[in-house]
Amino acid sequence: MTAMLASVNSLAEALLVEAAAVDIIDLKQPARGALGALDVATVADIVRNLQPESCVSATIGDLPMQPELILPAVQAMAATGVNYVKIGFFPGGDWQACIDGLQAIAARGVALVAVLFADTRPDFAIINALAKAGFHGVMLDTADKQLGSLTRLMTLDELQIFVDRVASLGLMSGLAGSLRAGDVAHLLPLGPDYLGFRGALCRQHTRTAQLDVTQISILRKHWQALAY
Ligand SMILES: O=C[C@H](O)COP(=O)(O)O
Repeated sequence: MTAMLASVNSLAEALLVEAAAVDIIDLKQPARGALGALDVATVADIVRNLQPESCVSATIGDLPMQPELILPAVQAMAATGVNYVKIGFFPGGDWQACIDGLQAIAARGVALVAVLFADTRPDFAIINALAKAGFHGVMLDTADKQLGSLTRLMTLDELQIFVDRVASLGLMSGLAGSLRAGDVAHLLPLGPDYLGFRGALCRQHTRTAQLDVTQISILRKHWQALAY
């Protein structure tokens, strides 16, 4: 079963998607970038106000891949009590030094999810290094939201290779990136652990606008009709 992730930027939105029984409540501030972060205090407050059984992830922001920036941000976000901390692997910086530092954090029981960006054409060989470092999951998203859906940036064959490689290493796989209802039928057969959405759930499909409960139910109904 593929789960549904919805990105939200406030307690009100988080409660809305919790009530809609979305599987993963992803805390981020889209106005601050592809993986824009909410303040740690806001995240902690949202976590405190959700049901303990709700599954919550949070991003650390669009940070350069420098261990001195990434590691403290991950530690601070992990301390809020979220289930998963998502780290965007943007081009440049020192990926290996970050992965080495994150390995120690993962060893302390923090579930880390690496986010690779399809529009930056990441080398999927990095997935092996992430598995070795104890990451919990890897997802593909898009950095430049003007470029359209993930399915326009990678072929379904490429996405299948990604999902299969992540699964073969025992990690959780996720797909996102300006996904719309019409993408769901193409992506579910690939067998990802979850599909992630923000823009599709907002008014006028604008990811920085407010979440719209009607859009959530439209997407849900479409998904259910596919019987996956
Ligand atoms: O983690 C998922 C993202 O928030 C997806 O956002 P998007 O659908 O606006 O690209």
